[in-house]
This record gives sequence, structure tokens and C-alpha cells, in this order.
Amino acid sequence: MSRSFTIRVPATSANIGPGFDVVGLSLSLYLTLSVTVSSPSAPSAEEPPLIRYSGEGADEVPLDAYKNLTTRVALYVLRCHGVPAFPANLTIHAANEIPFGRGLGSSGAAVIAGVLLGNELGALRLSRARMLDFALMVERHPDNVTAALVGGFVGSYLRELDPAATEAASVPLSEVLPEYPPDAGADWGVHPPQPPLGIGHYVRFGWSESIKAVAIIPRFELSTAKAREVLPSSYSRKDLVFNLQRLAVLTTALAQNPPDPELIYEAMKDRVHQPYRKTLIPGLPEVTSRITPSSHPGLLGICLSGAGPTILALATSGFEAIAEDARAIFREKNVEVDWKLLTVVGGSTVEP
Ligand SMILES: Nc1ncnc2c1ncn2[C@@H]1O[C@H](COP(=O)(O)OP(=O)(O)OP(=O)(O)O)[C@@H](O)[C@H]1O
Ligand SMILES: N[C@@H](CCO)C(=O)O
Repeated sequence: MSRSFTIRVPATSANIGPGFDVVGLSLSLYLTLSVTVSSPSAPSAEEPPLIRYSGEGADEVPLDAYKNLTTRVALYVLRCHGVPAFPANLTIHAANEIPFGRGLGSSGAAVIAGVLLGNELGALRLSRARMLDFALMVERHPDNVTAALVGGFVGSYLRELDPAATEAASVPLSEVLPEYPPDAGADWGVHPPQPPLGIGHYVRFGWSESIKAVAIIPRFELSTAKAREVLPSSYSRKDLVFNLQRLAVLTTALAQNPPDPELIYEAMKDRVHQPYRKTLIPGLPEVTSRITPSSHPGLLGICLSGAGPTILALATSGFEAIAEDARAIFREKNVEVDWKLLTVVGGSTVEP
């Protein structure tokens, strides 16, 4: 007898302008895993899962379960609960709509899918809060993973940990997710680093149903790691206050009906990450400054999505004009784009 289930995790856009590493929005593109496992099935290191993959990233994603981000995370969760290996006869088909390295939370979705997979395979019954702890051991800023797990427009923070917990949470990623081969005699990690309890905390803000998201997606990848390298390690008080003022207004302004374009356009400006990332994204300052509520009725605000290079425009109408004019501006910089009209959706699901 075999058991099948489906895991569905949404794309996310982090930051929404001033909320760097703080806010995230779940969007209607999905990573879907269709999983089949023999039941009952004992853990087996000799028989790794069979992974099939289609959609975005299919030409670059590793299909080796010890290299693939989702299955590595699932194995980490299992090992932390005393299960040393995947169950035998496990097959996973990943169908992915979330483009890689574009600022739409592909890695966050892969990590959340892995946590949910480990939880299901081990019948662990982890709480949402505990699942978030596991995700935060891998992706160490909470904005994408929290929104991908719980859905909606979400704000989150990482708890200040005591020195022991800080040490536990600071282990190198290679120790959390070793790309270990199933060699005979390999250390199967009887003692993997356990996440401290209650690392991440979140709240869901309101969201006006009238607001949709236009994702303008350049046809090149920018890794989050590279887009974080260009950021300074300290900021002026003026720039921090600029962002804090806007973020405080934005979290409520996006829930109001009807949404106020003047308030939101200004509240989606940022001085903490976007100015530094313009060197990596030709056209970023031009698109965000030339597309405004006066030039494009229906537009509410425009920002970099996550670490980029995607631009996110929030709007109630006029979607095509916003996207096509952004395309024309990017073209002046020799950047080709695709665009999608997305809605804000609920969080991850696991269904039989
Ligand atoms: N479905 C997936 N399965 C396995 N690995 C994935 C999957 N999705 C993403 N990844 C890995 O994550 C990498 C992209 O992560 P990165 O953090 O750079 O970008 P992103 O998550 O798309 O953007 P952002 O964090 O700014 O929203 C890919 O190159 C790939 O290695
Ligand atoms: N807050 C993160 C999101 C990317 O995953 C960043 O902007 O670097």
C-alpha cells in the first residue's frame, strides 16, 4: 500500500519597500510537491528518493536528494527527530511556477516545502511555530519563509536569543544541511544542530482585497547572497527613521478601503536596500521613479521585490499599462522582462 499527499507553497515578495527583512507577502505562484511513499516504509540510506521536477528552474535544480534544497531540509527535520534517512520507495514530483533568483521567494518556498515534507514523512505533527524554527535555521531572514508558511501580508522578527541559543542558531549552513553522500560509514548526523525554540514571531496585517500585484520579472537571475553583499553594515539615523516612518504607515495603509495611492506610494519608498541594489539592476531607479500614481492611475506603490531583480507594483487597476511601461523603461537599459498579474493568497497547504 502506498500513501500520497500534495504540498503547495506560495511565492513571496519580501520587503515591500521599507520593510527590509521584516515584511513579506504571499503571491499566487506555487511550488507543488506530489509525494508518494510506501506505507509502512522503513528509513533507508541505500534507497534515496526519486525526484522528478518540472517548470521553473528545471534545467538547473539538482535531482540528487542529497543536493536538492527541499529534500536536504526534509532530511534535516527528520534527523533532528531521530529518523536517520528518507523512507524507502519515496517519489517526489516538484512542479514549480516560482522563477529562481528573481526576488519571488523561490528558496524560501523550497525550504518551507522541505520542512513540510519532513514533518509529513516523519509524522512529526510539528506546530507552525516549530516549523518556522526549522526554516529559520536554513533561511536566516524571516520575511519570505514566514509569509510562505502562514500566507498573507505578514510582519516578523527574530527573537533575541541567549548566548547558548545564539550559538546553536549560528552553526554554518553546511552543518545544518550537509551535502553528505550516503557513503558506508558516513556520519548520518545522529546529533544534528537542533533549532532553538521560538526563533521567529509574526503577525498578519490586514490586506485590501482590491489590491493586486504586478510582478515585472527581468530575464536574469540575481542571487540573494550577491544582492546582500552590496548592502552597508551601518546606516545613518536619518535613513533608518525614513524607513521606520514609512513602514509604520504602510502596514495599515494596505488594509484600508479604498487604498490611498498618495499615502502608499510614498510609504513604499526605501533607503535601506534599494539604493544600493541599483548597481545590480539596470533600470531600477528609473522604473520606480517614472511610474507613479499620477502617470499611471490605479497604481498604489512600486518597489523592488525581495532582493530583486523583480519589480513589484501594487495597484487596483491599470495593470497592463504599468507593466508595459515598465517593460519599455527596462528595454532602454537592454533588460527584457516578463510580467504577471498576481493576487495575495493564503499560506502553505498539505493535502491527501
Ligand atoms: N524548488 C526548488 N528546489 C530546489 N532548490 C531551489 C528551488 N527553488 C529555489 N531553489 C534554490 O534557491 C536558489 C535561489 O535562491 P535565492 O535566495 O538566490 O533567490 P530567491 O529565493 O528566488 O529570491 P528572494 O529571496 O530575493 O525572494 C536557486 O538558485 C536554487 O539553488
Ligand atoms: N529581505 C531579503 C529578502 C530576500 O530573500 C533581502 O532583501 O535580502
